[in-house]
Amino acid sequence: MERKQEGGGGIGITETWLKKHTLLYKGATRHPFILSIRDGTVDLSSFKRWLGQDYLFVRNLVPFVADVLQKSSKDDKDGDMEVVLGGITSLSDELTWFKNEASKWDVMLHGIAPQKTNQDYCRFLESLMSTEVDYTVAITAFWAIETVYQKSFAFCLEDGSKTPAELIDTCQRWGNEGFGRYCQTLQGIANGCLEKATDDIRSKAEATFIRVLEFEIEFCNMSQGRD
Ligand SMILES: Cc1ncc(CN)c(N)n1
Repeated sequence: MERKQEGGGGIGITETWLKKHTLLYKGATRHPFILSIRDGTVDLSSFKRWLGQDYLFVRNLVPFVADVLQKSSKDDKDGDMEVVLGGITSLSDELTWFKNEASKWDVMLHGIAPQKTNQDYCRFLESLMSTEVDYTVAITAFWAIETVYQKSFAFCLEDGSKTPAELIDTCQRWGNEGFGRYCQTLQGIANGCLEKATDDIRSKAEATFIRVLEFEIEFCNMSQGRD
């Protein structure tokens, strides 16, 4: 899934947003739920709640990414479509992983009801599937969604982390280098689109980026039973 970094090689718009909204970004990628995995104090009932709810979330993420794919096919310049298609394959693997992991942890995936935060996040994804929503906004959201997980779980694998052995596989799922490169590719695509976008689309994309960060924080709160 290698692809050239877009945006002229300088600092892209998404990088400026990551700085501008650093508190929110840290709130999502250094959430107490993630920190508890990293320091080995994670409450297993929180982890199991997260596992079941995230499985449901990813099932809803697939149609959203299929819509991003559809949008990219109308606006394809540099092979974005192949990258997004690879993203759908990665989500398919993610769903298989959730099923295996759930049986390992005795979590019954059938019959789990989505909690309110999860429902709200999925409704937000649905709203981004409208034909009114520009490809630039949708691909920015997709980049942000994947990147929060990549940065969060990579942090749990860094030197000095005390992530329990039985959670290493979970962290590697999103924290591995290949997934990191894939997120950078998405970021390059988002930057390229944002550079060419009108001010109106750019500010809609920024608002969407902020909303994704807020939802990711709320999702972790929910996993800890704090919703
Ligand atoms: C809530 C959430 N955000 C992102 C991802 C990574 N696909 C996920 N599985 N769940």
